[in-house]
Amino acid sequence: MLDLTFIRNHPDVVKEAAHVKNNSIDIDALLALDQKVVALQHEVEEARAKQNQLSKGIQQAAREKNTELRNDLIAEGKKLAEFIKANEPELNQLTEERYNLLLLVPNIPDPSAPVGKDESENVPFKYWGEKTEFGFTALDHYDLMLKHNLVDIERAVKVAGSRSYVLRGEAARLELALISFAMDKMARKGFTPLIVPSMARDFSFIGSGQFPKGRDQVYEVKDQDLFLVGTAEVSITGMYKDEILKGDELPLKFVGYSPCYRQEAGTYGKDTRGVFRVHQFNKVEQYIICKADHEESVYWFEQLLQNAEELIQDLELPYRVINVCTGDMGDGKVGMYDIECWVPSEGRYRETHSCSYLHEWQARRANLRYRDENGKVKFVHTLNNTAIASPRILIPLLETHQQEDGSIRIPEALRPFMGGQEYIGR
Ligand SMILES: Nc1ncnc2c1ncn2[C@@H]1O[C@H](COS(=O)(=O)NC(=O)[C@@H](N)CO)[C@@H](O)[C@H]1O
Repeated sequence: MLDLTFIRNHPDVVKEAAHVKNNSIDIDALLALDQKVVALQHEVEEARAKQNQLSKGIQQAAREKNTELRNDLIAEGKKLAEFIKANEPELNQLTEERYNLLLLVPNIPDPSAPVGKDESENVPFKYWGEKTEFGFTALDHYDLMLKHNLVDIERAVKVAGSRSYVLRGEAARLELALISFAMDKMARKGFTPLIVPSMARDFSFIGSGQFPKGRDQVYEVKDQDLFLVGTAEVSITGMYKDEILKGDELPLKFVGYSPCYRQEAGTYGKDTRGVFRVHQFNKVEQYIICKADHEESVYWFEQLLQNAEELIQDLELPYRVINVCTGDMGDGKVGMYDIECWVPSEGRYRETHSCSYLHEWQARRANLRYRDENGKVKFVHTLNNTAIASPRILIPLLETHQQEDGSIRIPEALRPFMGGQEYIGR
């Protein structure tokens, strides 16, 4: 959410942001509604102020035994009370309407973000590692998993329906190893490990920006104010709601693990082979809460990216980093980098990480604040990036490290988390 004063003073900037983000919000309609709210609020507050003066006048008239004046003042007070009673419901309703429109206003993208309409206009700007060339016929991730009995999709579909899977044997151990490997590395970088709820109340989803627009992607717990999170980002965003952090406590650096649940609405028929796009997966999430300073946010934006790059380099996976364009980054982002790992069987890079900075857009929605060095209470800035998301990362991992004999080499960095095992299938 943006500051209403900013929208009032810079409507064209906000309209341009909405335009480049394919966001159809009508800023003129929002501002017209805002004017109605402000005017009505003023009238109701004026009436209230007059009521206070009147009650003093009534007491004064009573003390002076001036019955006529007292009765006139009481009559006037009654008229004011009727005015307030008649207008307060409308004021509340218009205020609610304005709030719901404010939730749809996008953040202002940084000038460094490419302007584009969709992912085809994202800009790759960094490549690492040689695209894997095999001197033999290589298998794709699903055939490799079947070969080594690492997955059971049929029985998972029996249990949970489409886009579900059972990880078996070393794949199950690999996923846990990847989670520990990521948590361990991030903890050593001073990020506080968290294992957070993967069910959260709706204010966390409003705070992160998942609601109202992305509600169709979220599973709901029947008859309770509880929803399954699609990322630990949602749970962490809600943790500090309504608190006022001390400036010297910032930045808060978290590495949060949670199961993630996504309806994947609208992706019917996309990525249906194997485990690329599933309804439930596990993710280790980097999350930063920092002071409201653009340079500070940009610093952490680069740091979160670098952390993820280090993890992928440790896994010895070729990848590229793309600067996500305005039309693909979504409402809340100021800037967004995706990391895409090379998938040999597809002969292309596929997204495995997504890194964003949002200034105070989430903080305003979730009411996350801090007291700065001058004692001024401000909204914080928030950022997030994937550390590891599995089983998707298993796809480049298994494919890239497959050997001619069909076995799969486990990267050095993972072996300590796999009991020292060096290969799968040897
Ligand atoms: N349906 C899915 N199935 C498997 N993996 C997924 C799915 N959706 C997302 N992921 C993984 O989770 C990563 C982060 O998801 S994201 O929506 O892009 N971004 C976030 O959730 C942010 N909180 C940063 O992690 C993706 O890059 C991908 O690796």
